[in-house]
Amino acid sequence: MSVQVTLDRVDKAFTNRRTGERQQIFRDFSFTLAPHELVAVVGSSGTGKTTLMHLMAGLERPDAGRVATGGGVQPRLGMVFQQPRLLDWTSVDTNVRLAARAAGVDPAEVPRILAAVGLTEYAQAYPSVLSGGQRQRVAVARAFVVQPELVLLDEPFSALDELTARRLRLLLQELWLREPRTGLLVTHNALEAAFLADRVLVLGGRPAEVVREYRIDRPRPRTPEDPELFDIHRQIVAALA
Ligand SMILES: Nc1ncnc2c1ncn2[C@@H]1O[C@H](COP(=O)(O)OP(=O)(O)OP(=O)(O)O)[C@@H](O)[C@H]1O
Repeated sequence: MSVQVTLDRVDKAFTNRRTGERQQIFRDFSFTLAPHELVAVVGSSGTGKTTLMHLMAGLERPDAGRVATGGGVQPRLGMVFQQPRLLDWTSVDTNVRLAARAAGVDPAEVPRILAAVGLTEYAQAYPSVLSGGQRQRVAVARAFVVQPELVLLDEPFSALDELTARRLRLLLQELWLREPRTGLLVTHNALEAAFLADRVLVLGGRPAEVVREYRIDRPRPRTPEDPELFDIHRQIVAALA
């Protein structure tokens, strides 16, 4: 249950709302996300990382070229954003249950995923009583309960303190080890990229191109203290500079 996503010679431009100028974000851009591969995309602000994610999700259409998913049908998506975007008027359980229902997933999956993210005892709690890290765990549960074929993570831990972010990275690794999926992670954190991904792309320039690419062959489970990962992270930071 995983999918391949290919961007084939994609062009994408936006009109700058303030200046009216046309900004060519991608020109003739090709990239393949292989089944079960987790690719992290880093790069300076405004390069086009989120646009790349939106193209993959089908939320933006290319001006030219093609975005193809294996099988030709829209894959089942799980998305996690910087902010958890929960429904504050209802419980953790219902937040996750509604996502499951919308995707036609058996509600019996809900307790299972809440256990996997460590929130069983908070199932009946409302988001307002949860910590930032717990709220983001709900967001992760909501994304994974649908059994996503494609997981899109847009700076998922960047609003959290470092210790909480670290715990959530370990949780994400656990979920991936249980069931590897195809995923794209947009992040500004080079160590997070090296720790979680199979491949890290450094995106730069306008139109954007892949200025460096790192294949991360470290076996899983990984630890953030792994000196080799730290070394790769330093190389990524240098490529970003
Ligand atoms: N819907 C849109 N309409 C107009 N311009 C847009 C739109 N979406 C993105 N842009 C512009 O395209 C460029 C790339 O945006 P994008 O959000 O993909 O960059 P990013 O690399 O994710 O940046 P950041 O790291 O700051 O989130 C930016 O200049 C942005 O203002």
